[in-house]
Formats: sequence, structure tokens, C-alpha cells
Amino acid sequence: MEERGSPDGDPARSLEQGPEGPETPIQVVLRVRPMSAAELRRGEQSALHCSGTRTLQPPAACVQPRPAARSFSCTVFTFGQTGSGKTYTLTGPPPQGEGVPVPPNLAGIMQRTFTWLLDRVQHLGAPVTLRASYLEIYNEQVRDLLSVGSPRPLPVRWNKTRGFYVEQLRVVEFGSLGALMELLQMGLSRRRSSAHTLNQASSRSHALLTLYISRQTVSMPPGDPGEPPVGGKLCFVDLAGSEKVAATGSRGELMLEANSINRSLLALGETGGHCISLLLDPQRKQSHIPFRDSKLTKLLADSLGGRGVTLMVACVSPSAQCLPETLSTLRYASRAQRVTTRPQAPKSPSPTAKQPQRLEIEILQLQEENRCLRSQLGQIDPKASRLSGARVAWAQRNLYGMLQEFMLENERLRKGQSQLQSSRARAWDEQRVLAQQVQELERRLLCACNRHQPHPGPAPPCPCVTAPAPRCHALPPLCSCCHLCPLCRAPLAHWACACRELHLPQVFGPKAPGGVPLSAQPPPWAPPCDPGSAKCPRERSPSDWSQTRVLAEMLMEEAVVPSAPPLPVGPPDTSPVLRGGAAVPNLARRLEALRDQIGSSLRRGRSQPPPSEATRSPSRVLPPC
Ligand SMILES: Nc1ncnc2c1ncn2[C@@H]1O[C@H](COP(=O)(O)OP(=O)(O)OP(=O)(O)O)[C@@H](O)[C@H]1O
Repeated sequence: MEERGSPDGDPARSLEQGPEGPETPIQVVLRVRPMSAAELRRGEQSALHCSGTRTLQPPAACVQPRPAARSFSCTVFTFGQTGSGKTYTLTGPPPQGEGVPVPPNLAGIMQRTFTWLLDRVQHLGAPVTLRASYLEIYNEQVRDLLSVGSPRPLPVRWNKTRGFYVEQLRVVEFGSLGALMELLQMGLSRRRSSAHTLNQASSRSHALLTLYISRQTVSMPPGDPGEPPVGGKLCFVDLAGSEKVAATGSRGELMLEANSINRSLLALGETGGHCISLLLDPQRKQSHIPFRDSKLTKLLADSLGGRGVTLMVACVSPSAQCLPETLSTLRYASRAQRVTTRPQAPKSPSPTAKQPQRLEIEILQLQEENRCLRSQLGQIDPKASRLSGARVAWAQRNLYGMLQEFMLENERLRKGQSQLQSSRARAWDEQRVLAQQVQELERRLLCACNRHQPHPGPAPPCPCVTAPAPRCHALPPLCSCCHLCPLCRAPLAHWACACRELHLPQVFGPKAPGGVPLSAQPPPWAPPCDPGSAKCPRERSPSDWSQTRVLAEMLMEEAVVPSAPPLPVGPPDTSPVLRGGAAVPNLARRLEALRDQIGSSLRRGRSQPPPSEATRSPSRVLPPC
């Protein structure tokens, strides 16, 4: 699975790049191997004539490590048909025996490069870390040729820093030519190979041996052992040879391998060819390059993207039997010769390693940005610019003013709220004092009523006097008693009831007769008015008296003479006089007498002067009754 954000086309173009090198042409060399013993046995003719004895140009082998040491990505390809000498060109002849060294003049490009590189490293002032990885791509599977255990398929991934890379690929540090050669032999021995008609040891995979060259500085710690170090990279690519299955006689698994090899080479050829054609056209260099066709092209993206240093070694057989493949290889090599690349080092993740270069780039970018901004400022209408500045100043002033206003308003509101709270507290206090005064007035009135009642013996004390002053007559919850004190059951003057406005219509009807305000109407038990008196609001109706009679019967549990008004008495339990059966024959008369007494008492109460403004003050304490 590819890492998210991987590009569809040129991954190298999406990488964070470092400094560029000069434009460099792809180096292409041709190597024609000698006629093999098998070809000679078959009587094949040589179709190629070389001008010199050395077909591999000596400078080509030594020119690659130099840019690699300067942090560039360098790649050496060997390509050609199967059996043309690609592996031989890179690795030289196989060892003749244990401990038998290969003559230097027969050494392959790898050995020559290793020797040159290690020699240079020893003469460098700064320490250099050398590491190597070796992998093969077999049937589109990447296998680690240096793995500790048996090789297993590894995924190819991509990120912006490294581009395409093989996950969990073992990277081994080495410090000597001998150690590197051991790694090379280890990989070669594990590489898949088979025998066919054209090659007894034909490689069935593409092999990539990569050397990582990193120069350490004091401020740059060595990298993670599992991670390839940042720096120069030198990759040797030994491609599996293209082959005509008919010519090689491959069958079964060999034929499947051949097909896979040819497919990947076709992708590489097409990609390479396409890449080359793109690279040849400067105006198309930024076009899409299809690297995703195979793992081979992904892992060679550095070279195929035109940002590395590339050496291509075209290997051909001199046999006339191989002439069509030889011509194809030569055409491809000829075309590649015309390609130029501009090597570009990958951007180092180390902040200190490339600090001067990065700072220099940032300075250039900032200078460019500054120039653009100045240019844009110059194009802006000066009037608009002034207007914009004035608006900003206005907005700032306005915002500041709004903030100040808001704070002042908030302060005003807070003060007002505090005043309202204190006013409300005072009003509550006044209400409480007024309620107490009303209660006290009612209690006094009731006491006055009780004092004016005639009793056969000593008058029983009014419970309202002996009991602590209850909030009964004036407080709304207790007004449901309606004319009866809920504590002492004593009838109240109707004007002492806070709900009299609501309850009087239930007694007298919805409308007050005679147009007199209902609050001024006497209670049902009030004595009848003197017909001649001007103060009498109205005459008693029969219904008034009937209600009074019902009330009296309830109190006495006996029939009451219809003409008698109800008796204002105390609680039933405390009224032995009224509840006694012996007093029944005189009840009518007594009730009449009591009615007169109450009437006079109420008249006295009404004749009291209204309270002055001073006495209405809630803070004024009433005198005791
Ligand atoms: N320059 C050379 N001098 C002598 N022998 C060579 C030379 N090049 C190749 N040979 C011999 O030719 C044979 C094939 O070479 P090699 O295996 O390198 O070909 P190849 O292109 O890698 O083949 P394949 O693609 O099938 O792996 C080998 O036996 C090798 O020793």
C-alpha cells in the first residue's frame, strides 16, 4: 500500500529538493563481450567489430563516485539481452576459488568503484559513513538479499523526504573493501538464477545494490541504523536480461519469469523511452512521467526523473544470432546519449547540516517576496490606500470608543440594579410592617367587639388576645375564612377582610344594591339600619336574613327564628352559653340584643377618624389596645 500523498506521476518532483548541480548529460557506454564458448561451438558469427581492445571506457567506472560524494543520486545501469554480460560488467568474473583474488584488470564496475570510493574516504578530512543495501525484484516482489533470515517480500512505499523506498530493507554499514565484497557475494549467492540456452547462470531478477555515502559533522549525529543516511547515493542496477522465450527455450517457471522480466523491462523501456523523449524536450520536462508501472521504475525514479547522475552501460553480444536484440539495445543507448539531466541533491532533514544553504535560500525567497509586495503596493491607488488607512484608524477608534461606552453603560446598569435591589428590600420591609399593623388593627377591633358583648358571667377572654397575634385576618392565605377568623372563629367586620371585594358579591349578589360601593356594605349580620337614617345604605332583604339565619342555626345546632340575625360568637367549643340547650327559648331575643351591641360597636369603629399621613407610616408602632 502506498503512503498517502504519494504522487501519481513524478515522485522526484514532489520531493523536498536541495541545491541543484550543473546540467549533466547521461553517460552511455557500450560493452561488447567476447564470443562465448557456446556461441563458437554453435558456429555463430560475430557481427560487431570493435576499434579497440577495451570496450568499457575506463573513466566511466570512476566518474560516478565523485557526484555521489557530493550528495547526488548516481545510478549505473547495465542493460541488454540475456547473456550479454550485464552481471559480468558490474561484478566481474566470479571468484575462481576461495581466497583467489580477481585480477584487477578483470574487476567489474562495482569493485572498481568500491576501491576508488574507499580510497577517497580515507583521504577526506571529515569522517564518512558508508552503508549498503542489496535487493532484487523477482516476479514483481522486492526481496532483501542482505536480510538476516530468508528473504521475504518487502513493501515499496513513498514519502516526501525519501521518495520511493523499500520498507524494512536492511542497510549494512561497512568500512572496508573486503567487507563490502562479502556483502556483494552474499547477495549474489542469494539472487535467483537459472540456466537456459543463452546463459547457464542467467539472472532471473533485477538487482539493485545501493551505497549510501554520508559525511558526518560534529553537529550531525549518525542516523538511525535502520534508515538510509542522507547524503550521496550510488546505485548499481543489474537488470534481468530481456529474452525471446523461443530463443532461450524457457518453459514452465522459467517462461513465467521471462514474461515478468520482459514486462518490467517493457515498462522500463517505455518509461525510459518516454522519459528520454520528455527530457529531450525542454518544454515537456515538467510533464507527467509514468513511474508507477512497476516496482522497478519506482525504485529507479531518481535516475529516470532526470535529477540524478546516470551512467548507462549497454551490453551486447557480438554474435550475429543476437543482432536484432543488439540493434534494439544500440538504438536505446543512442537515444539516451542525447539526454541531459540536472542533478539535484535531496533536502537534508538535519537542520544544522545545511543551515547556511537553507538560510541563503530563505533570504532569497524573502527578498523576492519583499520585492513582490513592494511592487503590489506601488500598484495600489494612493487614495484608496489612504482611505483604507483612515478606515482602519476609524475602526480602531470606534472600537475603542464602543468598548469604553460599553463599560460605562455596564457600570450604570450595575448601579441601577443595586439601587433597585435596595428599594425592593425596603418595600418588603414596609409591606411586612403594614401587614403587622393591619393585623394589630383587626385584633383590636375583634377585642372591642368581644368587650361589647354581654355575657351572663365574666366575659371569656378573646382567644385573639391571649394567643400570639396571628397573621390571620389580613393575610391572603387566611382570607379564605371570609368573615370568620380561622383561629377564633369569630365573625369579622367585612371591611377587615382583604378579600371583601371578591366575596361580597357572593353574599349580596353581583351588584351592590343602591349603587353603594360593596366595600361599604355592612355584613349580613349587621343590625338593620334605622329606616330614617340617611347613613343607612339600604334595607335588609329577606335573603340577607335567611343567610344569617342559616349561620346561626349552624352555630347553635337548632332552628333559629327567621327574624333573628346571626350571633357573632367565639369558637363553638368556647361558647357554652350559646351551645347550652336551656338558653334556646331566649335565643331570638338575645341574638337581637347582641345584634344591636355589635351594630353600635361597629358604628363606633367606623366613627374613628381616619389615620393621618403620619400614622400610615409603616414605621409607626400602634399603641396597645
Ligand atoms: N566481458 C566478458 N568477458 C568474458 N566473459 C564474459 C564477459 N561478459 C560476459 N561474459 C560471460 O558471458 C556469460 C553471460 O554473462 P552474464 O551472466 O553477465 O550475462 P547477463 O547479461 O547478466 O545475463 P542474464 O541477463 O541472463 O543474467 C557469462 O558466462 C559470463 O562469464
